[in-house]
Amino acid sequence: MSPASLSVVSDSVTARAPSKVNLHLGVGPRRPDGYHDLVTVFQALSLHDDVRVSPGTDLTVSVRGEGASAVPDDSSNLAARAVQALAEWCGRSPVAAIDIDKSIPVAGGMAGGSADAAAALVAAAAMWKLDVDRDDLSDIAAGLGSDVPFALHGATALGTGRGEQLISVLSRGEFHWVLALAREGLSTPQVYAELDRLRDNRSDDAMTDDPLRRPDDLMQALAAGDPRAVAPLLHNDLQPAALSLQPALRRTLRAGVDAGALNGIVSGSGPTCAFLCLDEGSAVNVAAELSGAGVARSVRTASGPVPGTRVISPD
Ligand SMILES: C[C@@](CO)(OP(=O)(O)O)[C@H](O)COP(=O)(O)OP(=O)(O)OC[C@H]1O[C@@H](n2ccc(N)nc2=O)[C@H](O)[C@@H]1O
Ligand SMILES: Nc1ncnc2c1ncn2[C@@H]1O[C@H](COP(=O)(O)OP(=O)(O)O)[C@@H](O)[C@H]1O
Repeated sequence: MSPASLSVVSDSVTARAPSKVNLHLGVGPRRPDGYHDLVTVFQALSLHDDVRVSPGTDLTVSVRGEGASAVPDDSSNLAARAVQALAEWCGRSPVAAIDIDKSIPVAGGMAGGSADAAAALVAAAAMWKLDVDRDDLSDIAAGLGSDVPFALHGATALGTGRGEQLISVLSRGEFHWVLALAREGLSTPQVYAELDRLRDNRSDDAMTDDPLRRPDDLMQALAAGDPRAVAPLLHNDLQPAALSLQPALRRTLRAGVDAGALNGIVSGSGPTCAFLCLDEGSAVNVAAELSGAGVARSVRTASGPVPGTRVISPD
């Protein structure tokens, strides 16, 4: 954390964290610890959650906004776990009031819980005036979930290991997306387990030659800032597993491309479908057509890359 952001502390601090889409998600075999090694390219998107942390006498959580009723409001909430982990790191008592304002779909493959954890870490660190740098925060984040370090980092990054080891990726310009939110969520562990099952059954579309190959062609297209070059290179090894669990997503993916998107992909473990569009105007048109097609609970536009988690109030 920069000294500048440490000086802007007050009673309550609000931090904003981005959602993500995996532009490339290569998944290795299941490891003995139950996780899978990944090679993934994350892009942070302009669909955000805001988390306010205030002084309290207990650890409390309130949640409002998109999908709030499906999010736990007790100590199992990832934002509460983040505050507990940070309190343990600095040896203070984990008391704070956490208010989460969600826009990121719950269990949607866009890392909403991870975003809330990252925002709670940044907000609590600022409220407590902690001298904690980004590397320490990132280590605490990795203990909370594989996607939490990227929610802190934002922008565009190559993720390896469980997805928690990050290297920044050069990306030029702005990419425009349409997001089709599904009626039902998907559980991340179940989607990974379904991929293992498909691979055990040697289903052809569940296998890739070398899942942990670095996607250099995609990274070149990102550096060139060319959505037409990026679109055909979007790839997600978890997509066959998500489609196996929610076959209706095939229709959603087709509908987005029929509506004029350059390409569509399941975001992470799904079920949100993300459509890359040529420009902002095209995204607005695709969103309108997709809304009318009745293949999604709700449709949003978003752009990326955007910065990682940051304090927005007081600023
Ligand atoms: C699939 C991805 C792609 O970015 O995101 P989502 O689609 O969930 O947002 C991530 O790998 C999700 O990361 P995250 O949601 O933080 O997962 P974690 O809490 O660390 O792990 C939840 C469970 O997912 C499985 N898991 C997760 C990460 C990984 N590299 N291998 C795994 O097998 C394990 O079963 C693990 O117990
Ligand atoms: N703050 C939070 N926001 C969203 N989900 C949370 C949160 N804390 C815990 N969860 C749980 O984590 C699960 C995964 O949610 P989420 O992170 O939104 O999805 P995904 O892993 O698909 O990106 C949800 O089913 C929810 O019960």
